[in-house]
Amino acid sequence: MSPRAVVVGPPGSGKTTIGSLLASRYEVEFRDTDADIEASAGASIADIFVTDGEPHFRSLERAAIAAALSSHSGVLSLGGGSVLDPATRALLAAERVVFLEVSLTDAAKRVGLDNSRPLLLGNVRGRLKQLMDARRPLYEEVATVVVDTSGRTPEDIVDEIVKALS
Ligand SMILES: Nc1ncnc2c1ncn2[C@@H]1O[C@H](COP(=O)(O)OP(=O)(O)O)[C@@H](O)[C@H]1O
Ligand SMILES: O=C(O)C1=C[C@@H](OP(=O)(O)O)[C@@H](O)[C@H](O)C1
Ligand SMILES: [Mg+2]
Repeated sequence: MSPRAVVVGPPGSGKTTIGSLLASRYEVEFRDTDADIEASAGASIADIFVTDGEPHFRSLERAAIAAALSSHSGVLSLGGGSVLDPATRALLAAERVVFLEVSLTDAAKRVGLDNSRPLLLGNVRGRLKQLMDARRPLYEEVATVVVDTSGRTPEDIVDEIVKALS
């Protein structure tokens, strides 16, 4: 079993929001691996980072993605750092992957003062730029379609994804 679509991109690109709307449009179930990780760990992502550190989070993330790819047939949104793992990128090579692009300005506005993303704490714009620059080639490597979300409404973005995947 494979998801109908897998959504990747940097924090603030709208993976969780757009993935959920896309699932409603297709009338399929939505899953987000960050929510899966929080449910099975019984702790928030922020707490997992503080208590166990990023390497532990990444290993939970790798396992959550592998499990979801083999069991979920709806739309699946991943966390922004999921593409850092080579084994995950290898699994994604067989999937329909939507890369949501976003400008630094829009991403920074969208994540705002939300402190649930531990990697962005302290200097949101600077950390986002660093992550986006380093990960861009990895998102591009796994993408089947690339959709720019900057300055666009979620509905408009979902329309483009549906067209691109049809
Ligand atoms: N196209 C968009 N335009 C404006 N705001 C958006 C858009 N997509 C998402 N958002 C908002 O940006 C914030 C982050 O979105 P989210 O879906 O959590 O991103 P991600 O999962 O990629 O980090 C949320 O508050 C969401 O409502
Ligand atoms: O970019 C990252 O490394 C992360 C992004 C987050 O997900 P979103 O991209 O949905 O915010 C979450 O998985 C965790 O805080 C780490
Ligand atoms: Mg998300």
